[in-house]
Amino acid sequence: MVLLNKATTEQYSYITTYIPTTFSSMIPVVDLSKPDAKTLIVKACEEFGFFKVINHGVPMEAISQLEYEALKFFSMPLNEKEKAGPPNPFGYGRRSIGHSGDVGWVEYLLLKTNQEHNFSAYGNNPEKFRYVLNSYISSVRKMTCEILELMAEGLKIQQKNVFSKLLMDKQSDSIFRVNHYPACPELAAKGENLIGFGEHTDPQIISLLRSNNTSGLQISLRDGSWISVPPDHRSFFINVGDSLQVMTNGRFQSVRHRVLANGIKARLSMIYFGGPPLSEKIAPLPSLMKGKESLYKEFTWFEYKNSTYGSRLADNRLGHFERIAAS
Ligand SMILES: C=C1C[C@]23C[C@@]1(O)CC[C@H]2[C@@]12CC[C@H](O)[C@@](C)(C(=O)O1)[C@H]2[C@@H]3C(=O)O
Ligand SMILES: O=C(O)CCC(=O)C(=O)O
Ligand SMILES: [Fe+2]
Repeated sequence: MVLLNKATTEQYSYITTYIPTTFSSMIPVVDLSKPDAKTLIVKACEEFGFFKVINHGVPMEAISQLEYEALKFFSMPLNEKEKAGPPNPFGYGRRSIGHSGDVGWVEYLLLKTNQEHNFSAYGNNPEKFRYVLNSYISSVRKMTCEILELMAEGLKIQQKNVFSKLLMDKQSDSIFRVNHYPACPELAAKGENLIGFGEHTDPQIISLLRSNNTSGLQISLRDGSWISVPPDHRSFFINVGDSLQVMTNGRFQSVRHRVLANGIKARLSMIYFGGPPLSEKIAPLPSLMKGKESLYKEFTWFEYKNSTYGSRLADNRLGHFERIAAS
């Protein structure tokens, strides 16, 4: 990515008072190999909508191979990378996020998990890229389904696969994203924070994020304050998405998060967004209603996505689907 000059930096969002990174020790950690995992998952989703997973079973080899291929892709000259773009809706993009004017200090690849992409533009060994990407996605999908099944058990839902079946469906609208945030030394020198990826919630059911050891990810707590997530390249971070918020009738809330660019080191993150089939009705599960009314109007994932994709990153997208309580 080209270096910043005043004209280019003006396009980005800043947090002008420099917020030093103090890592939070509050982030819940779930060891998937322990019997209390399901209870801890439910507690973390209720309190934070976010947790870290260790002993996840995704082979470190699959992780490092994908990281290697992704870094190779992002280190190519811009004109080569642009052959895989623009992201309409899938492919290579930079700076611009979505189609409503959001910008960030980021370049990325956006892919659909169950669709064949034309990989010929993805670096100089596209077959290798495709292979390591598919192996990684299969492994991560399996782990995500395990987490969703533990979640269903923890919520005492009889049908253990109530969430995971949506990701296993051949029509599942799941996507995959690799984000690259180049280091921005000018910022470190100026003492300012630059937005890599602006604050938002993820619209899907669940997101699984893995990054290199560069900091930047922050989550918002229920009181609106922001905490920095200590990076850990061996672990996964799980986000509750808007659709899971609806399916649990608000018992779990999607987590607002953002990424700040780093002054010294580039950040590379890869995120699997587990989504349902487009025709799936997103509504609270009857067993979680306990006689209460649904907080949301009925909608399909197709309808939610349609309304979501015209919005700005920071918008509260579920607001449009909330039921106004009768007085
Ligand atoms: C501004 C936008 C980018 C986004 C689509 C949207 O209109 C609002 C949601 C954004 C988001 C956040 C999570 C994922 O990164 C993403 C792929 C998604 O499903 O919703 C992005 C969308 C995007 O980058 O196109
Ligand atoms: O890159 C990251 O660490 C998070 C990005 C993110 O939140 C997203 O792509 O939705
Ligand atoms: Fe996100």
